[in-house]
Amino acid sequence: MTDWTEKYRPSSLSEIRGNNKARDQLREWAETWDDHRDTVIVHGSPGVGKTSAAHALANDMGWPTIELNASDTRTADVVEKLAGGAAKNQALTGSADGRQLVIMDEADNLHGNVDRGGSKAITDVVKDAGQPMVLIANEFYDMSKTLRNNCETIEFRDVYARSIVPALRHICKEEGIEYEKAALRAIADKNDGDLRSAVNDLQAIAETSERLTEDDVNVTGERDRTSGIFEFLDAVFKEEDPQSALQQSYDVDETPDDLLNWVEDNVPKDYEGAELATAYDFLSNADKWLGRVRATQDYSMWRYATDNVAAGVAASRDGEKGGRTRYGPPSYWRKLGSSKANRRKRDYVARKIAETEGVSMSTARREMMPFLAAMTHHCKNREMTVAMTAKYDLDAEHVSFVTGSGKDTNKVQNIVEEAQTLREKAAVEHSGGAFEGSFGSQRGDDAADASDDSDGQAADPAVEASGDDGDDGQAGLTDF
Ligand SMILES: Nc1ncnc2c1ncn2[C@@H]1O[C@H](COP(=O)(O)OP(=O)(O)OP(=O)(O)O)[C@@H](O)[C@H]1O
Repeated sequence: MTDWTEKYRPSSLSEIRGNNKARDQLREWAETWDDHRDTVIVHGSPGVGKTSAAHALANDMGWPTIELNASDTRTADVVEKLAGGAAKNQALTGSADGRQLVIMDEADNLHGNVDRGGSKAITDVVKDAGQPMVLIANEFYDMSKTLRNNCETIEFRDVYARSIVPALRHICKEEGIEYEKAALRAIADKNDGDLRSAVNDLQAIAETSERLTEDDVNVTGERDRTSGIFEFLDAVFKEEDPQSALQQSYDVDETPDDLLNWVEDNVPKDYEGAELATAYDFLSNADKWLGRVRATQDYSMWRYATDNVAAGVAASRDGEKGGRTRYGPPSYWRKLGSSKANRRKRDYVARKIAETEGVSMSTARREMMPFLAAMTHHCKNREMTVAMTAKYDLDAEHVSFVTGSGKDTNKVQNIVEEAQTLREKAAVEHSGGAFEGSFGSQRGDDAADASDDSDGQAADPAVEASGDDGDDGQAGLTDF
């Protein structure tokens, strides 16, 4: 089935929703490129249309595009050849003005080693570009300062719900789907600025329902459960005095531990400097109270934790706060991305997945890794963990990173060894050929069903091999 985010990807800048200012800046940048020859950094949260805008722009300008995805090797040579001085007189572009648009995604993810000189090359190239180049990034400040200073910068902001609704309405019309207005509004609200995930939600719900109703939207419990939390965060960080913030905490259906995590993860988005330090003092107090509750099982002390989290953090606020902040759930995974070393590990795993699955690194990171982390948490599902390790050829350090287990534990070492054996076995059964990384099902008897999967993978010998042998109870690798 077609992915609606692809089917309805804007083909012209005029179809980009929200972000009018950014859109106009981008057009202006392109139209005047010959005069300034600047590279542009387009940055913003996931799913707000950065990549689509770059392609739509190229389309409007009649420029062919060259994409340098993170899963490609962005070596110095490649970058220089495509966008550097040497590309200046390239007559092969096929466009009327000899231009081609070089689009590099994950530009906040250029690591010296991995991109083999790519980072420095890009910085050199932007100073003397031969072709227009768009660098796409989620985290602007993860990019080197030199690079930032040498580029034009355009920020894509989160797409407001009021711009998401018409986009959803358009898709419903094209797909002949009936809907309640409130349903579209609910999808837009739930997705908090991310148009891509709103479209994904719409498609998922439309698959199960003839006519979209608000109730259909609200059946997905997980996000609803947290719906009150966003208002609570606004109340604490921006709107209410300590007493009212505390009052509002009683309406949120979260344990004090979870409340603490939400506040802890999101407070730096609104607070800074001394107020942030004070807020963290309160959070640290709250944590102590929660520790006491755990030790004594005396839940009457929960309220002291909540006092600190809600009233304390609200009291730390210094000055007026406004605007719209994109709060996110505190996740185990998010924490793993919190330090540089962890980000390196996260990106290493994302790259392995991207290479194996043929998806972009950002898809691997955002849409696959959280699930892998959840499924293999603490290696509890051993088979799954072995399968993942083998499939993406991970070493102990990265297995322990994904699963949140200690890396020197025997468990992780054994898993890595077992995965290695599976890889070797698959390579042999694959007539000594390269290990493809595409595996059969661990469903035992159901394994034969793999040949029915109409995803083009069925004919893979590795699938058949693992489905057929069923020898020693050792499951075939799992294709997830
Ligand atoms: N502003 C927008 N206007 C129209 N469609 C959009 C917009 N933002 C997102 N979409 C939809 O979401 C899909 C994904 O958008 P896109 O890949 O451009 O986002 P992105 O900002 O580049 O995200 P990422 O940083 O994750 O790559 C598009 O194919 C389109 O269907």
